[in-house]
Amino acid sequence: MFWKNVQRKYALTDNGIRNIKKGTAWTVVVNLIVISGMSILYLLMTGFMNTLTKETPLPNALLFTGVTAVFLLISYLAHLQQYKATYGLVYGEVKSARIGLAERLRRLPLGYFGKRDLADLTETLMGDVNRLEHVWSHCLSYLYGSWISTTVIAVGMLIYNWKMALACLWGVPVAFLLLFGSRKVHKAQSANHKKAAVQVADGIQETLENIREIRATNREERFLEELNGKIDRSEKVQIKGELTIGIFVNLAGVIMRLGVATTILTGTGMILSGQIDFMQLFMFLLAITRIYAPFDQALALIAEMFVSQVSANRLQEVHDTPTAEGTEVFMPGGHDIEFRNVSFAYDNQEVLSGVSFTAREGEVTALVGPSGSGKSTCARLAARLWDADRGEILVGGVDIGGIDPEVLLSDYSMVFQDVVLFDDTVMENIRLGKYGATDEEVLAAAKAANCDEFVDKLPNGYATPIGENGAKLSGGERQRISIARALLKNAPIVLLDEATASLDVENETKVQGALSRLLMGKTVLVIAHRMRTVEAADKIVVLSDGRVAEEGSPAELLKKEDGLFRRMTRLQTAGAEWSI
Ligand SMILES: Nc1ncnc2c1ncn2[C@@H]1O[C@H](COP(=O)(O)OP(=O)(O)OP(=O)(O)O)[C@@H](O)[C@H]1O
Repeated sequence: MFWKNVQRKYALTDNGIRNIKKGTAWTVVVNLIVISGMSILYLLMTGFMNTLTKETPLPNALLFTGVTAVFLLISYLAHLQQYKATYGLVYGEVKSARIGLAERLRRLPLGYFGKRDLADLTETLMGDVNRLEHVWSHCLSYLYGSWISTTVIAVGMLIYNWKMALACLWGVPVAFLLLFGSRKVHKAQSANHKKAAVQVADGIQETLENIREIRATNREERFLEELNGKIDRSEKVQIKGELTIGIFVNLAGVIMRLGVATTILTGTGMILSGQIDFMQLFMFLLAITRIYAPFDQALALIAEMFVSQVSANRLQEVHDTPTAEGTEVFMPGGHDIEFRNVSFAYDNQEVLSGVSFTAREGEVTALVGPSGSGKSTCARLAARLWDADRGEILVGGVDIGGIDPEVLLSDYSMVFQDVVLFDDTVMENIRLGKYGATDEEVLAAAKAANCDEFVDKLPNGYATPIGENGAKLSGGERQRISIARALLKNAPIVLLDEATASLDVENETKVQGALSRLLMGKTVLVIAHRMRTVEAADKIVVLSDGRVAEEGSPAELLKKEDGLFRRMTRLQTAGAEWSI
């Protein structure tokens, strides 16, 4: 139960908590060995005292040297085991924590990422895990081990001489109580600091991402001022937090050390009243130096544990968020996509209400409607990137809400407006469409998507790296890579969100040719803003304010006198004439 709590509280893996237990056991062994070493010193001192006072022979030098050598060897071996069980194993734990987090993030529904921004998540993966690394390696085993060994030693001392034991040890619980009492202050300050640090990271990321817009609108100075303000605030909060911790840790250290004074006072009184002799006082003084040593360090560690609690909670929050689960068996009867009375809200704001329509296999179904009417949301729900709040979405008669997202997505090709590219070569970016595709397959898909035209001009052709998120490519070039990926994947369901919007007319015509080959016989859901794109669709679903307003073939909808589709087509045609 105790260890289960520790595991949860400090976001440890099963392996991690096993290592903490091992580290604790070795810390107990090390502390007991070190304190037993004091008895060698005590016996040596007693020998010398006897020589001085009772004229007995000097202690046997060879014997003491031998015993000391054996003690040092045992002590070295125990320290080595302790090191391995704490510092040595923690790197594996850090690796597992990061991989576990990344794996968890991969399986979380997209809605989660809308609530936590990228800088915040990066801080959890890097900063929070780093902070916990120190707690996992330096604090937990060390602290628990020291508590156990001190309890054992304290019991021995109490049995031996309870008055002297109390005089030695009273400071330890008082110092820890003081620190535990101040726990809330440290946690609150740590939470403030985390918030300020995330704001700084956010500010830097926003400035870098929007550098073009910032320059274009002459707002560089204002952005830098805001960023400086955030950095100053973060610094102030950090200094305040460290100062408070410093005050409490030092105060606790001073209280603990008052035990030396009370030991000397009580011991002197007891020597004078004949209850103990000088050597017994000497032994207690030796013992407290060894008892205080691990706790000196532990006081600083315990403060760090309180502060790290904020990081642990942030990690645990990611692990506690439910992932999009489902069965890995997906055997649909065809690939019709059917929306049945689907409703969906972002943060309690309903954007789809009772949407029902069917996109048939072998047909192109176009979703049209004013901006914000819910077209992209429908496409996301159709691929289970988000889960519907009410209603059902079926593919070939199977409710996709019960299918593992990864299995489901293997049946989808998607070309969205915001193309995601990786800092790799053109070749590898296209190969992402189909795991293990040969170079020939990749090149054929690239050619069909009209990539040759711009790739030929790159210094190393398809082997040219394209920079972070394809920074070295134009919007149209990025979109052609995305289309090539979809061609390569050749999945039975194709989702297109204005797939050719960034292409010029010449390229659009060429890519449309490739797209029509890709779309042949598939279930195609197209989101279109330009009516020209949907002229050739088999079916059009018109969305308005998150509801289906009209449905039918383009010809049918154009005939509707006061229909929304007819009005939108007219407006766009008029707009096109004006712009010419
Ligand atoms: N991640 C999100 N979080 C919160 N609200 C969102 C999110 N994405 C979209 N919305 C809101 O949901 C509504 C529907 O958005 P959606 O992108 O589906 O519309 P759309 O018809 O595709 O718009 P457009 O034609 O402008 O691309 C809009 O009001 C939008 O502001």
